[in-house]
Amino acid sequence: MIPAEVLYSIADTLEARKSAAPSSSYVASLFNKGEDAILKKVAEEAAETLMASKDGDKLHLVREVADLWFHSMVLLAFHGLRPEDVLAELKRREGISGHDEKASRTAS
Ligand SMILES: N=c1c2ncn([C@@H]3O[C@H](COP(=O)(O)OP(=O)(O)OP(=O)(O)O)[C@@H](O)[C@H]3O)c2ncn1[C@@H]1O[C@H](COP(=O)(O)O)[C@@H](O)[C@H]1O
Repeated sequence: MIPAEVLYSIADTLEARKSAAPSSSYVASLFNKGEDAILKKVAEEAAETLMASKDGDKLHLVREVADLWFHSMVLLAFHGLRPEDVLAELKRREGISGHDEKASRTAS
């Protein structure tokens, strides 16, 4: 099993890239371009994920989802957030049926 620590290690690298020269690193260049450039990459990777799914090519899909996760992590880092924040939210939701959760929102 690949440990979740890989996400923490990438997040540490992303944090370090905030003070790196844009010419030295892809991530530093994205931080330097700012939020709109990061959001554009997230949207592009989401669209490419959709196309890979429709292709039915599993390796292609895995690679596009990796791109999507990676750029989502860059977005989280831009906002001072870490993968642990998302994992904590998923953990909080664990075992709560999506149907039940929606019903509790619409009951009031
Ligand atoms: N996981 C990744 C990762 N996944 C994807 N990418 C890059 O994301 C970019 C965008 O992907 P695209 O498919 O859109 O390719 P592209 O057309 O070349 O990109 P654009 O010109 O459109 O921006 C590519 O340059 C990929 O190499 C990544 N770049 C970096 N990482 C991680 O981030 C770390 C720091 O990277 P640097 O900041 O570059 O040192 C690395 O050690 C890795 O762990």
